[in-house]
Amino acid sequence: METKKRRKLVEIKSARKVFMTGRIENTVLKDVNLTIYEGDFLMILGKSGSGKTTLMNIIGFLDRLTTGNYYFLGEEVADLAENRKSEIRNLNFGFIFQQFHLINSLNVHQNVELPLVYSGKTNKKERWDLAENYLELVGIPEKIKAKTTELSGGQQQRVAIARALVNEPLLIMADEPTGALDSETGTAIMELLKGLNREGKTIVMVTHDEDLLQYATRVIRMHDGSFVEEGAAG
Ligand SMILES: Nc1ncnc2c1ncn2[C@@H]1O[C@H](COP(=O)(O)OP(=O)(O)OP(=O)(O)O)[C@@H](O)[C@H]1O
Repeated sequence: METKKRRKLVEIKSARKVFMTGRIENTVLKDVNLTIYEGDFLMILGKSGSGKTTLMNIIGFLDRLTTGNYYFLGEEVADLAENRKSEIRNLNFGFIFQQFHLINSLNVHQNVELPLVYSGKTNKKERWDLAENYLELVGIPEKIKAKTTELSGGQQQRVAIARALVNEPLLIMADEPTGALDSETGTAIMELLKGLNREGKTIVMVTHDEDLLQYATRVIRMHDGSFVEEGAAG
């Protein structure tokens, strides 16, 4: 009930996504309806090939629907020009991946400040201070000048989370963020994400791991292009 008062960030209605392989149609999303509210920690579960990444890509403006509607903050995404879409994506989405996707030729600070460079923040000192703040938030301020290759997997994921947060996006999109980590490090990363969610960050996460459901406030289980929502502990 409480969710009704919160801002609707994402509203997807009667969505279908069809991939064509030669002449063969593969309907990956079938009549999907989904609303994401500010403050949700939404977990999307499903077997390999069930369409989780496709749904994440659509939510994050990296792919488009075949039919149906996607409204972001009430605006129909299909009506937006490509440069406006890139702008909205850069400002409103922070992405976290299983393999971290850090740029190894840049040091930790340079990786974290990258979204600020893209969004045109020209003041170097401001970028440094913001990167420092977010590295502190994720627990590794002392690594600010380190090379990414000198870090453990957990530390690299913390850098990636700082990078995802630095622009203060409305949504954090996490695709199997603990998939490449041992279970203890994975738990630390989940606790970090849960803490961010408690402070109000909206998180959408894809996982195979049933044990992670405890961190979610909403759970969606995908099966054969459709999904069911079930209650969550979080
Ligand atoms: N660009 C594409 N072109 C054609 N088919 C695609 C494309 N992307 C995904 N698919 C197909 O869509 C289906 C769903 O893929 P998707 O990657 O969304 O699944 P998933 O649930 O994320 O799987 P995994 O857990 O293995 O990452 C698969 O059958 C896949 O082959």
